[in-house]
Amino acid sequence: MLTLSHLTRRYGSLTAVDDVSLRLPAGARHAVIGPNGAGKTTLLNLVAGTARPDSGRILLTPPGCPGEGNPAEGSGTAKAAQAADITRTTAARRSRLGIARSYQQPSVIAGLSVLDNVVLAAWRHHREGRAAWRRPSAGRRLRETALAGLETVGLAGLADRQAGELSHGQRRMLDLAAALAGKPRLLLLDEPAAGLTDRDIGRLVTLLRDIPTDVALLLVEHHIEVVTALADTVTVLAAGRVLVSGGTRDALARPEVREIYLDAVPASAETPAGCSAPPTGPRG
Ligand SMILES: Nc1ncnc2c1ncn2[C@@H]1O[C@H](COP(=O)(O)OP(=O)(O)OP(=O)(O)O)[C@@H](O)[C@H]1O
Repeated sequence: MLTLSHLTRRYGSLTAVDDVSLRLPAGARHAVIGPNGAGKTTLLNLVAGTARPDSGRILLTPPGCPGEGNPAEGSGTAKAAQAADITRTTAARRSRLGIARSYQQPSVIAGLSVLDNVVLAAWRHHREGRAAWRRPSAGRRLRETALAGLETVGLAGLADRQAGELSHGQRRMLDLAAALAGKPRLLLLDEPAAGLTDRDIGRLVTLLRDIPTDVALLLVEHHIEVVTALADTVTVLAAGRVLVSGGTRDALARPEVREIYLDAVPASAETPAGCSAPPTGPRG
């Protein structure tokens, strides 16, 4: 569904993302990992449209297009021919095309209720949402959908509280509910486990595992146990370049990945058995 082709982004003399290519099939569970400053967030920004590449292209296949699906099902050329070039498309338009994101710091509107945060997110994304200002029935449906989203993330009981009163972990869940309210096809997650307790990380992993496979996940994460629990495939970035890309277990076992990134991670943290192991930070 998403093809990144030779993306490069420079900040002055620094090349933050350097000739990165990547293909995500619909429903992908893909993680981007790497040391601090490797270019992971910049790559997410390029996909979300909040940063523009200096060179390279971003292609998004429309939903239901025959080219969308497992790369094994068709040739890359056929897929690319059906895809829209969104390289210069604004972030707002990309969001309407189904690309949603969560940030390192959960972005909630502190002065609104928990429910209204999700209603607002849904309203921004959907035609029915915009009509809800005029049609009370549409507004009711929007609130019901938002409440269902809060139930999914375990916040329904706090729907009427001000978002500013929530803990960091609860804000993270609210941020996710808001991102999912737009019914995205691709969810970009920037360090969703950052700052969470072990218990909250376990909840987060359960929640993300339950996201339907018609939503692709592109995850940046430092907690390797979260990566192994969620991602089938992984790209390891180092100094903006792709060091390794492939199946998660194989990629994490590669000596060059261990050398630059994983030496500090105990073997127990790399098993995909959920999140019982303590959060583990790699070498930064
Ligand atoms: N807006 C910017 N202006 C200048 N330099 C930037 C900007 N954004 C990122 N950089 C630089 O680009 C490089 C990559 O940054 P980026 O945040 O993408 O790395 P990262 O892998 O996400 O790091 P971390 O794991 O610490 O979040 C870093 O050297 C960073 O300082």
